[in-house]
Amino acid sequence: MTETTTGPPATSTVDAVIIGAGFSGLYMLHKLRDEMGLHARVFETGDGVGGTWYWNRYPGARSDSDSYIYGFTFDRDLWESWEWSERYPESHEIRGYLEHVADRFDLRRDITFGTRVVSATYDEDSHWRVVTDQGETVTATYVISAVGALSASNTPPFEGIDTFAGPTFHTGHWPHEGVDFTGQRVGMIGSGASAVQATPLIAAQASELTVFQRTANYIIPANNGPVDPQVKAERREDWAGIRERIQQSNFGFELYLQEKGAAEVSDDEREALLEDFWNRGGFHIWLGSYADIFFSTEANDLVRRFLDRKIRETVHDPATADLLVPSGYPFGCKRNPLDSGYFETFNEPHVHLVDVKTNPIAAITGSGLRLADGAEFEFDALVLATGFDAMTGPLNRIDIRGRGGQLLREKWAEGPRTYLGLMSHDFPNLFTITGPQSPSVLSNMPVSIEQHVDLVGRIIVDLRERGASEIEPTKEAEDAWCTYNAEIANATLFPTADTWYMGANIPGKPRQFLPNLDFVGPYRAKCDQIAANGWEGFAIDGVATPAGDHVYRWALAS
Ligand SMILES: Cc1cc2nc3c(=O)[nH]c(=O)nc-3n(C[C@H](O)[C@H](O)[C@H](O)COP(=O)(O)OP(=O)(O)OC[C@H]3O[C@@H](n4cnc5c(N)ncnc54)[C@H](O)[C@@H]3O)c2cc1C
Repeated sequence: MTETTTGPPATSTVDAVIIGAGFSGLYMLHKLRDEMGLHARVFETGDGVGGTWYWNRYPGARSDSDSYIYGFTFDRDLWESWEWSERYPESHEIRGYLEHVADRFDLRRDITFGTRVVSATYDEDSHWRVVTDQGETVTATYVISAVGALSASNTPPFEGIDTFAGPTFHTGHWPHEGVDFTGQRVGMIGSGASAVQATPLIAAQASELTVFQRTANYIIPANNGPVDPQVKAERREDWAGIRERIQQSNFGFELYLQEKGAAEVSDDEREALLEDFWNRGGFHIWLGSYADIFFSTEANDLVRRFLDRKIRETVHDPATADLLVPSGYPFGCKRNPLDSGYFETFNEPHVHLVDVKTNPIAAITGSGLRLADGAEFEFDALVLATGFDAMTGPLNRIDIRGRGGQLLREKWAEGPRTYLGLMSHDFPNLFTITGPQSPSVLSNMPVSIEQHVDLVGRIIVDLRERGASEIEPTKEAEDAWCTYNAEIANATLFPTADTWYMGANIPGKPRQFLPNLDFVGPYRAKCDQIAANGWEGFAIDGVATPAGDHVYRWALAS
């Protein structure tokens, strides 16, 4: 659907510019405009609302978060006004939900679609100058990045990438009219969460599907389907309880790690729990089983063995199963895809798996691709399921200049530097919703988004009540937050895996664990205390409040 926009003036002044119209941008606009009475404008590259769900329309694209918690909880009437059709909503249904949100709060009138923000420059008079690719300049007191953590799609720099004669589709930029692969030979590069969702459906149409896999994944059944009407009704009633529980939880789900570790229970007990969780589907094994899998290789191996066995029980060809069984990294330290028949698809005679870790892709050719050993593959269509330049990518693609003309991406050349993942020193009044070094992608994201939007709202209310012009983190607080984030990540197994959490999927990207590991509930409590103590770690109009030790204390360690 193409949204209509009214023609904007070439230059204007507003209180706030918001970049992006997904979950984050929509709620931020509602908060600033409808709850706080500010003049805010949103710029969005796409032609409609939805963010992730505007762009990701590949076959099988859906949330891996359960539908009842994959939405806003800030408004009970909104909660009750929407009914999801399945356990996990498909992309078009989430897009429909966000269109419903935009309609309900009349948000579109302040969103300019089809417009990319190309630069945001801080002028020393406490204002930002925001320039779009349509030639418009807007001056704003606050700039709020709602650009998403997974919105900068990654196309690896394969030699010959532009030479393929057939159509090439990136899962993150799927054509709105859909693609019919009937009777076609399809090559798909990548085997992460998007590929896992798309493979069974593309295989159902294609005459041949060849998946080129660099890294095998631990994949757990989604167990999708309709939700019992009784359960739905109970959830509808339990708005306050669910909201409270997911806000206080570790990951924004109603999932809770077991009291005992995998290595502390008997084999029978562990086997029974894992089998139960496997059958329930979803993130139970990842985010609701044993905490020690994130710290101990021995404990992790106990769960890995269970998952390895499941793959071998499902995949008939032992050589293919060997390739599909992950090795070399711990379970849980890479985004856990959920599947609906992914492994089973490789039992079909027209579906092939090719390992490109040991024999990498040398070049894309006019008719397909060539591997390092010279093997050639021919296709009619090529699918790039090659993921995203996560977390820092969307911000680094904008020329964001803070004090003294400093470019944010230059400041972040060795990795992001933030305080709370929300602000960066020398970039006053610039807020990054679900930014790097916040829990963000390690959570059910609408919960983290609501928390950040509410926090930004509180900060701005407070600034205005004080008659203050600007806020930024102190350098000391930022340095300490960066050190703290690295330390807690290094206490876990996460850094041992080559993942997009570590920036490892992008050549040249600094290797640094990008999200924060405080987890949703403790991070929220920390932010609340920082606010209650007069914005510890921030300077307001140059007056700093030092951050107490509690800011750098890890709840998980206690
Ligand atoms: C395939 C996929 C599956 C996912 N599944 C889950 C899941 O199961 N659970 C979960 O919690 N999360 C999931 N996510 C993460 C998902 O991104 C978030 O849940 C949520 O949609 C993020 O909302 P957002 O508004 O912060 O960002 P986005 O939805 O990414 O929206 C950002 C918007 O900003 C726009 N933008 C970026 N840069 C600019 C610019 N310079 N100028 C103008 N506009 C710009 C983009 O066009 C985009 O529309 C998934 C992500 C993907 C890609």
